[in-house]
Amino acid sequence: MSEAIIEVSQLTKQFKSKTAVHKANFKICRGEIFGLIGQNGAGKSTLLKMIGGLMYPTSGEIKLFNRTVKDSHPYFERIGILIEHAGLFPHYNAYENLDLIAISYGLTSREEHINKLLKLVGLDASNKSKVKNYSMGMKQRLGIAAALIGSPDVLILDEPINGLDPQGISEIRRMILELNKAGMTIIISSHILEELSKVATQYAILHQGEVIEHHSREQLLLQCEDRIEIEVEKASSAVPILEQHLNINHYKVISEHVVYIYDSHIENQHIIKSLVENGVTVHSITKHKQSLEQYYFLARTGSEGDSHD
Ligand SMILES: Nc1ncnc2c1ncn2[C@@H]1O[C@H](COP(=O)(O)OP(=O)(O)OP(=O)(O)O)[C@@H](O)[C@H]1O
Repeated sequence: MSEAIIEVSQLTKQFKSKTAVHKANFKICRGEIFGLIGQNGAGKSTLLKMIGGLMYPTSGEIKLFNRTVKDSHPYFERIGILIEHAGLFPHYNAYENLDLIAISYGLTSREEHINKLLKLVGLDASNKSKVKNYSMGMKQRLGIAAALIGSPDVLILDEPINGLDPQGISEIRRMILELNKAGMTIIISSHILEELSKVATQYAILHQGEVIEHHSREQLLLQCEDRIEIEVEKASSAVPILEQHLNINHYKVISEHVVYIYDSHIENQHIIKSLVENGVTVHSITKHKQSLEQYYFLARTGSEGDSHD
């Protein structure tokens, strides 16, 4: 298991009577792409700003690289952050924009570093057009290059695909995956779970300021995989019958009474017949098919929505 490099405990941000983030707890390990999913106003930006050192928490703790950090701690410098729209100078070109930021970082040999970053985000270093003429996607990519100027260990991207066209979205996605492959830990927020699922390896669902669920990619996809849910008198009696009589190996015992079966090609009637004939009382059997967005809706509302077959 890789090392946790960001740990937040009971992290809270209060704006007068509004609690934007309430007692958030989670860890982010080196090399992960951590997806923060939440609707508008859920508290994503506030949470990310606190992790990036741009906002003070009201209470709670942030540990970066195993050290508890306070305001203006040098560890915040190891985090590159792009919140909402990048603060770019519209009348300068891409190179000049990055050069200004590099100067503010006190970098001396800047040219090679800037050209490398421009290449990394797919912008042409020889393009002298002013940033005000850039497409939204190009501005966003330049914003990512700006966040990478200080060669951070962690990159925070707050809703980086907002307002982008499909091509812009796929370019950002490709870049995120490439950066991660090169070793960068990335935190990315979005209100579209489907989109995050194309890149993130870990997920936290933020709802009204609270982290209500936390999953690995495998756990999340498992939640949405087609399955048959059976409720029986005793799951431990049902399992040998599923395995030996029905040849079902892809299943999960959820509780004493509930088993999920992922070999969904098997007919419900066939499962019931086999269980009953072997003395297992079956209370219910249902087929489940759930998209990621349905799952996310369910997590937020706690209601079933229209997720059943
Ligand atoms: N500086 C502030 N002063 C007062 N309230 C704030 C401030 N910043 C954020 N809030 C409130 O805190 C809540 C969380 O806002 P935040 O911007 O973190 O949410 P978000 O999930 O990033 O949503 P969005 O995608 O719309 O930005 C919102 O209700 C917002 O109005």
